[in-house]
Amino acid sequence: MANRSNRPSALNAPSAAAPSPEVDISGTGASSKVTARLPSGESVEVLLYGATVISWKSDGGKVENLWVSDAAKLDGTKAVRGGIPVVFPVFGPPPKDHATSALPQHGFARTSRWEFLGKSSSEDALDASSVKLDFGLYSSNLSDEAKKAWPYDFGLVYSVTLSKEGLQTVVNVRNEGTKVFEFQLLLHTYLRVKDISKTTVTGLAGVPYVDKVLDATTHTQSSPTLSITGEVDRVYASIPQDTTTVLEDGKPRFDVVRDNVDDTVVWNPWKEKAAALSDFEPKDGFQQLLCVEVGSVQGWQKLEAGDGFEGGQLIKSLL
Ligand SMILES: O=P(O)(O)OC[C@H]1O[C@H](O)[C@H](O)[C@@H](O)[C@@H]1O
Repeated sequence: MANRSNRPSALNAPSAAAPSPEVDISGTGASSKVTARLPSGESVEVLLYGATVISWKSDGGKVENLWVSDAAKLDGTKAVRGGIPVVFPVFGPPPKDHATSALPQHGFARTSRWEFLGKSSSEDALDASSVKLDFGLYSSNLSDEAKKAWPYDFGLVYSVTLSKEGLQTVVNVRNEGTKVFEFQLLLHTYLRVKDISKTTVTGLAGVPYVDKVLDATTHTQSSPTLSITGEVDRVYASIPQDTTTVLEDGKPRFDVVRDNVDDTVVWNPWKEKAAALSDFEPKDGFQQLLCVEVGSVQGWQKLEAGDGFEGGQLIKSLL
């Protein structure tokens, strides 16, 4: 006779479990990475070195949206050429006579090992469509060299949220010391495009920019559309509209939506610069990438002791 008491009652029976996002940690040392995958197939990979997003696949996992060089170092020996390196606390070569002046180009965040702080995703069926990964970098984790070059107590929490809608990457900066500090912040996103000659950018009309290729002075973009026909390295500042759109063949491909940061750099190294970068492969890879880098790089963000700042982006793949 069947023992009825061993049977799960209707009340305790597991309901058809909603599939939830999977999160794995793989690799060792500087090559450790965190991978998250939604039940619908979208995925993101984040290297702990630099908390660098090195892959973001949308559309059920079928479309890779980020460009990463075939020669990129993924072993912690050099900032990753591609993906989304985090630039902090200085953008570009540091100015002389500033607290960041002893730091390397783009600061130390992209070359430091971050901690994985964990994931949050609701087990709720309604929310199985997103997963948030948090990464931390604190002054106590820095190399002695970086600590000496920038002797402030800070905490960075970088949140990478993957959803069907897109990829959100937001940095929270806290001044955990007693001294005021100034910083710049930028998310150096290498977007993968099909063909740079058919790629255009909108959302920057009427915005002043520093043209680092031409003459390092300020110009204003008069045309509504920017076409990329050669090396481009422009720092657009104080952009009134939140969204910059990348189009392929005139059709929107990515929306890059700024969140509490006002500036955007548009960069493509083109043939000669790509040839000169040892970690840039294939050499004609510049035809498949466009960097659209949101941040706060015009002037400095100032943080009083105990204060915080948060800024970042949402990138939507529009295929
Ligand atoms: O070679 P990296 O240090 O990674 O910098 C790559 C590029 O970053 C930004 O886009 C700057 O505006 C460029 O001037 C610089 O060349």
